[in-house]
Order: sequence, then C-alpha cells, then structure tokens
Amino acid sequence: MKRNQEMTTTKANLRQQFVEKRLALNTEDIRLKNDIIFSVMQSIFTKIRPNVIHTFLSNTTRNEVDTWKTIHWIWTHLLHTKTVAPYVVPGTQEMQHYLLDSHTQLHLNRWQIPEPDPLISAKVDLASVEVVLVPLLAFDKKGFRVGYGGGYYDRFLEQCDPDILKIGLSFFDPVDEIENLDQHDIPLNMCVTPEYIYQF
Ligand SMILES: Nc1nc2c(c(=O)[nH]1)N(C=O)[C@@H](CNc1ccc(C(=O)N[C@@H](CCC(=O)O)C(=O)O)cc1)CN2
Ligand SMILES: Nc1ncnc2c1ncn2[C@@H]1O[C@H](COP(=O)(O)OP(=O)(O)OP(=O)(O)O)[C@@H](O)[C@H]1O
Repeated sequence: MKRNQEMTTTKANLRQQFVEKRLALNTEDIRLKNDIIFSVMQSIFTKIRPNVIHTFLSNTTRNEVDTWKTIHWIWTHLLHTKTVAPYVVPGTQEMQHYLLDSHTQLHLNRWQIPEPDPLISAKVDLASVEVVLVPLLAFDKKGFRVGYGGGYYDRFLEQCDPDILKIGLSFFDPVDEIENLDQHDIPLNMCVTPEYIYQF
C-alpha cells in the first residue's frame, strides 16, 4: 500500500507501467478477460441498442482489449446498428471516421492498427455517433484515461456531441488519480473491465 501511494501517477509513468502490465499477461489470461468483456458488451448493447457505434480496431499484438468479437456480434445480432472505425491521417493528430462493415477494406497503419481504406470507404458524420468504444492503457476513478500519448481521442471526442456515451475497455482496475490532467482531457462515462463495470 505504502509503495503504491509513493508511486507517481503521471501519464508518462502510467503509460510505461501499463504497457508492461499488459504485455505480461499470458494468452489464456487474455482470452478469459476478453470473453468477460465481450459478454458485458453484449448485455450493454442489447439493452441500449445504439444506432451507431464507433469502435477502435484492436492491435492484439500489443494486447489491446479485443473489439473484433463485439463487432462481429453487432453485425449479426443488431441488424440496425452501424459500426464506425477511425483512420489516422498520416503526419497529423487528426482522425477521420469511416463506416465499418464486412466489406470494408482494411489496411494496417504504421502502428499495425487496422484502419478502413480512406479512398474507398464511406465517411461518417460524427453527429450520428451515439457510443464510442475508447482504447486506453490506464484510467482513474473519475474516468480520465491515458492512451499511447498522441492525443487522438481527446481531439476526436471534442468534436462529438458531449452527451455521447464513451466506454473505455481495460483489462485492469483504475488507478486512484492521474496527476497531470490538462484542459483537453475528456472523461469516460463508463469503463468495462473483467472485474467490474465502472460508471462515472
Ligand atoms: N487500436 C487502436 N487504435 C487507435 C488507437 C489506439 O490506442 N488503439 N489510438 C489512440 O489514440 C489512435 C492511434 N494512436 C497511437 C498513438 C501512438 C502509438 C505508438 O505506438 N506510439 C509509439 C511512440 C512513437 C511513435 O509515434 O511511433 C509507442 O507507444 O511506442 C500508436 C497509436 C487511433 N487508433
Ligand atoms: N483537443 C486537443 N487540442 C489540442 N491538443 C490536445 C487536445 N487533446 C489532447 N491534446 C494534446 O495532445 C497531447 C497528448 O495528449 P494525452 O497525453 O492526453 O494523450 P492520450 O490521451 O494518452 O492519447 P490518445 O488520445 O491518442 O490515446 C497533450 O500534449 C495534449 O495536451
């Protein structure tokens, strides 16, 4: 406990800590945790039946929470729900957003993250998005998050309706507090972990 209190919880420190924690999980741990998160996502989406869900496309080689099972389940069970995925415009901090369906052509970007081909995919108006599944490395008890440090999601969420439902997905529990938040940080409304559904 003492040690925990003395540990700094700056974004840079948490980034390093949680990259390591995630890479230390074994394949079986990850499978079990992903299964629990998937079943929670099924209940949440069955209950609220959103029209448009924006989701990150996991880089499973970095042990990100897997969104693919949820995406396939949405496609087969929520027939009126559209899914949308981001594309990082190279050399910028900006993301564009494209319709994701079984026909969407995907390419791996420089970080091995699958993205819709911007030349042939259908661009989506952010005003239609109702739910965003947000990637993260760590989050705190107030719902603030730390990602890889590009600031992509804060820039994106700023463009969305403030009432949009922002759901983080994490294999780990929250830290008490992120020390160096800035005015751009937009908190999550919910974070799903294998242990608990946090609501903020
Ligand atoms: N699956 C997924 N898609 C996503 C995100 C994410 O976290 N996960 N992003 C969430 O924002 C955006 C991509 N942001 C990223 C930002 C930095 C790095 C990265 O690997 N950075 C290096 C640092 C040096 C470099 O620029 O290469 C690193 O962490 O080692 C990866 C993705 C958009 N799409
Ligand atoms: N809306 C914004 N406008 C301008 N700068 C921003 C905005 N959002 C974030 N930033 C800046 O981007 C940088 C990275 O932000 P931060 O460390 O919060 O990234 P992150 O949340 O870990 O990354 P990501 O959102 O890509 O997962 C910071 O310097 C932050 O101030």
